[in-house]
Amino acid sequence: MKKSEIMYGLHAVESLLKQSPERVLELWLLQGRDDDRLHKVIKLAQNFGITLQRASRKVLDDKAQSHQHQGIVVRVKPAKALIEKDLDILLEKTEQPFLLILDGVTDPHNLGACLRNADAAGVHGIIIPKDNSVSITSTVSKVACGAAEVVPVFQVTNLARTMRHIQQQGVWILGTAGEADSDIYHADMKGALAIAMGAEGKGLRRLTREACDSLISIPMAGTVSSLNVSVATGICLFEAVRQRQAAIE
Ligand SMILES: C[S@@+](CC[C@H](N)C(=O)[O-])C[C@H]1O[C@@H](n2cnc3c(N)ncnc32)[C@H](O)[C@@H]1O
Repeated sequence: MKKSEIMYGLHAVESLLKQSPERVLELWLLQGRDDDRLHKVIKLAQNFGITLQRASRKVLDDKAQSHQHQGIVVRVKPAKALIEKDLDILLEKTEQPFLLILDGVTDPHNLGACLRNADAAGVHGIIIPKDNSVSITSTVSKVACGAAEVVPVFQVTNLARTMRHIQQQGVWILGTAGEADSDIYHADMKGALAIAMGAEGKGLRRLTREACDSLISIPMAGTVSSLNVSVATGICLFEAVRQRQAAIE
């Protein structure tokens, strides 16, 4: 495990400072940048006694390995990785778990966008395979706009086995695939639920697909055969939110 990693971007750093300020080792701000959005973050950092260092754009670009840092870069202790036993704890304490399974998403922008959607939809946790998947990199955190610091991401060794395990705990798993006969508007998404999304190129792997209780599709009216995985995730999650809210009203 790395001793430290880099994160950047206003939302991501603000969320980090709110959730886990103890992880911050160093914080650099762009020389000359001084506005309200940055002030909020500066105040938070100062409240936790974090020393602020000013640096040139070139230094920040180099540290972030990106131009997308919005004038703020931090070096942090890596977050504790969440694994199968942490998922068990979540299931024990959550009455109607609402989970997202991402079967091997490899593009950090897609994972970041899925995290952002998951946070907005009130998902309790995301399950990803340890291998064949991008992990929470600085790009993922930046794109997730703060969601990577709040939505628990469980990295599991054997995804199909974990799916069977959560099914035994009463979680119904809906896999998503464009060719499924049933569509999201006719699926029951209330109760303990996990929605499984496939990877960018190949979709759900065979074993993941077989481990699902049922497969559902998003109806496609046009000529393209599939949606981007993060867009499809947002659509499925918010249909579930709609049904779950209707059930309690
Ligand atoms: C880019 S698609 C993968 C396309 C892949 N060629 C396939 O055949 O599944 C990535 C993921 O987004 C979701 N997705 C995209 N379009 C969908 C649709 N129309 N219905 C259901 N899920 C969809 C699925 O989870 C899919 O595995």
